[in-house]
Amino acid sequence: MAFAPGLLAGRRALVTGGGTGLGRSIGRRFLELGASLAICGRRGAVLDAAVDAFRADVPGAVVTTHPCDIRDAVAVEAMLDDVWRDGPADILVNNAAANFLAQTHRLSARAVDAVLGTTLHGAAYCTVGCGRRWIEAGQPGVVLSILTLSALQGGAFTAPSAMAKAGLLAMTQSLAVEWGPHGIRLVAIAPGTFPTEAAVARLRPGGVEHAGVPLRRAGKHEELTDLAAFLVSDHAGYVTGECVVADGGRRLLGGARAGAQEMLDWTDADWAAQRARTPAR
Ligand SMILES: CCCCCCCCCCC/C=C/C(=O)SCCNC(=O)CCNC(=O)[C@H](O)C(C)(C)COP(=O)(O)OP(=O)(O)OC[C@H]1O[C@@H](n2cnc3c(N)ncnc32)[C@H](O)[C@@H]1OP(=O)(O)O
Ligand SMILES: NC(=O)C1=CN([C@@H]2O[C@H](COP(=O)(O)OP(=O)(O)OC[C@H]3O[C@@H](n4cnc5c(N)ncnc54)[C@H](OP(=O)(O)O)[C@@H]3O)[C@@H](O)[C@H]2O)C=CC1
Repeated sequence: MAFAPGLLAGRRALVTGGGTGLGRSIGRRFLELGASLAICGRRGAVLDAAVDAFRADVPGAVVTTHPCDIRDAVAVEAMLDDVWRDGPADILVNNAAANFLAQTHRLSARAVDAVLGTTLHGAAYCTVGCGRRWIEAGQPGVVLSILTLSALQGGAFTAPSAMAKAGLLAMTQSLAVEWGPHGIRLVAIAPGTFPTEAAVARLRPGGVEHAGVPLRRAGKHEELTDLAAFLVSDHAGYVTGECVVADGGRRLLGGARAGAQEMLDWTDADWAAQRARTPAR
């Protein structure tokens, strides 16, 4: 059944990493459903291009852009002040993340920090900053964090990402309790395979296969964005502290990192080739 067109009318959402991939799809869906939008990411030009596309797809779309590296706590506070200048956001989507395939014992400290700093610390800064503003203003809010299956069952060769996403799950469960009396909900989605440029290049160098997916296909972006819209909407008003898995049944069939088995046998040359394939930002 289609959502009512005004499902999110009067709501304002901040989507981190909203200029590309799933964040961009979530932002577009929220706009279609009547929300206004703020998007952040490190690259201003990418955010601007997303806004042009949003306005072409959704006439009258109200979108603001906020270039920001969420690894920097001071920059996040400045970004949130900037967002709030146009009126408070009442939905935060923790979508921005960093990830790449690598043998964990070879990671440098900076490599570990690059992933944890974005995926865990950055999302924590955004969540605490929004929560503080909501509590001080006595207004409700919703935080939706985009996790991965590896938050639930580990992720070989993407260990820092799995650690960070597991931390976000703990944040979701902890703050659902702590902030519940303030009318603030925290929810999460653990997506399986939803093709995006970044995910394919970084995590599925051999191409996307669906042998490990009972539904035998990748997820469609609209299947994720509709779930996101439902979870942040008032229809899910009694749901908090929960993580919904959207993976075509993959988690129940095998490990969180289908493909890891093959990587156990990769040579140093295979790993060097994978490193070279990872696109620079
Ligand atoms: C349909 C297909 C897909 C299915 C997927 C299946 C599901 C699997 C689970 C999915 C879970 C999560 C998915 C995602 O998160 S996808 C989103 C990925 N998007 C991004 O990662 C975008 C942001 N990433 C980046 O900006 C960069 O990759 C980076 C994280 C590295 C940060 O860039 P920055 O410019 O800040 O950092 P540097 O380039 O200076 O690097 C910092 C240190 O990290 C080391 N490094 C970088 N790349 C690698 C690598 N590939 N392997 C090992 N080490 C790496 C780099 O050398 C620096 O360390 P040193 O200074 O010590 O050298
Ligand atoms: N696609 C998939 O199959 C799956 C995706 N996911 C999750 O979905 C989310 C989106 O992934 P996807 O769309 O595939 O990947 P993308 O790489 O397209 O999205 C990541 C976004 O985060 C932004 N970002 C990265 N680092 C920072 C930073 N330090 N500060 C601010 N913004 C940053 C990037 O913009 P910029 O580089 O300009 O900063 C980019 O827009 C992630 O949380 C990912 O873990 C989970 C499971 C599967």
